Amino acid sequence: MSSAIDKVSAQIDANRAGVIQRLADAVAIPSVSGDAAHRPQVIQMAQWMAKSLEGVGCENIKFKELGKQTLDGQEVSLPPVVFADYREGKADAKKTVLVYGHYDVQPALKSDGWNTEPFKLEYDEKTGRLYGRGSTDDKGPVIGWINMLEAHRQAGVELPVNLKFVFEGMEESGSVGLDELIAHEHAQGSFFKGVDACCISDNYWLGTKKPCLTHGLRGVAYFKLHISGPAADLHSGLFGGVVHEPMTDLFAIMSKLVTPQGDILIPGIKELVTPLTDEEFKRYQVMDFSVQDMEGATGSKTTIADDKEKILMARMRYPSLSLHGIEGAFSEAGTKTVIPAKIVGKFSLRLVPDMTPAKVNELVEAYINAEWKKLGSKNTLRLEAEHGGKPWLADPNHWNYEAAAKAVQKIYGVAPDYTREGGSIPVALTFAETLGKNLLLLPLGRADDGAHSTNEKIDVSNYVEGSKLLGAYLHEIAAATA
Ligand SMILES: C[C@H](N)C(=O)N[C@@H](Cc1c[nH]cn1)C(=O)O
Ligand SMILES: [Zn+2]
Ligand SMILES: [Zn+2]
Repeated sequence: MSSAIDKVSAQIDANRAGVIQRLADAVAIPSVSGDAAHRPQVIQMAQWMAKSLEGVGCENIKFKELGKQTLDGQEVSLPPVVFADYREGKADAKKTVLVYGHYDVQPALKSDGWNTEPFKLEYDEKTGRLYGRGSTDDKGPVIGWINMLEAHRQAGVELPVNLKFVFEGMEESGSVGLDELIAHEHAQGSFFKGVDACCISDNYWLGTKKPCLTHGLRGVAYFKLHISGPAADLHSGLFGGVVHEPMTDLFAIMSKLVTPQGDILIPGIKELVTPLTDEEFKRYQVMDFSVQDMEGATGSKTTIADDKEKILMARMRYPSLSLHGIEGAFSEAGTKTVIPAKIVGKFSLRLVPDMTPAKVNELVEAYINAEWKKLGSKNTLRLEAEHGGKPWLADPNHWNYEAAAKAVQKIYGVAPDYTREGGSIPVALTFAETLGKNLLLLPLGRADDGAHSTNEKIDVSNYVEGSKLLGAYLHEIAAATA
């Protein structure tokens, strides 16, 4: 006799074309939270989410409004956080799992180097891959929950736990207003009441073959460095060598932040990092991972370190500093001889225990001010600390992780790796601390999915098996805690 999860899995297989179409419909909405011009589409995506959740039997669906923000010099509405409940049968006797995900995406233009239109899901039959912005981060995994609920209903299988969904539309842009909303709802004691554990599917396997459970995330501190001088852009023939140039100043400062070997040059940062123990080092040694996996994920042979443990630690347990871009710089084809009058350099640090954005902001500001003085420039500098989030680390010795490990074994036939993610989901810590419940990251996508990059994809197998995995996880929770 087939088990409940076998029936649900068979139903997901039968729905294959439909679940791919559902992802295509979502990818077609360019819900780019970082661009004011796309804000109506982010809000459209919230409506799409609400309708989809309603269609699979969710109740109590609410748009939690967060007010307004100023973006690109315009006042725009923040996209709502979508709350929903799923309960059936003897709900009061069941465990309740809080599920978080995000329906916004990173920007994407075909001209960035995409092979296909980023907001049109393209299925490559030869490779079994689905290309499109948000396919893996985070529309695919978010829709995995919906696919799983749909299949339960169609297969006539009762969901053995209650679910509480929280889907936001600002994760890629600092989760503005979300922490306050969670604190407020928690204090009111209504929506989060009865939550037993939390789960987020918004990160990636370590490689391309083996699923993992993730119990840590790096935090983030994002900065914008504004440098301005001349009243307007200048002709370099007439004014080159005559004025202090903002771009030259910016390069001088940005080049003092990090070395090409990845060493952060800001004094005091390294001292904040929790020391490595032998026990922790052994965990990196046993992880199923190779230098070639990282080369596959980056599509290059450019790793700084040449051994597995150093690469894993660089990703999981040490901070990093990345330079992201320069706004206002001449970047088109051609040879324009301009001196830009004002420019904005963008960089961020990934934070690890025991770093906090507040402490990092202090160190970055002191260092940049000191370096600026050394330049002797007459231009004006302003450092803006943008969004930040603390790192998070959980105890994987908990029934939440045990259930997920059993589900991985059931769907994939292997025991998962236990990883820490290099990326950031600041709200993970907020949920864990505010609700005081165990939180699990259960990724669906692979290391080479190209999240945030050009040609972002999710493999159909990860998307379909992942939808099954989310269902199996919930059944294992019910079995383990019955
Ligand atoms: C891991 C998650 N899918 C993700 O991509 N998080 C983002 C969060 C962020 C921070 N600044 C802008 N977005 C990330 O780690 O970059
Ligand atoms: Zn992302
Ligand atoms: Zn994400």
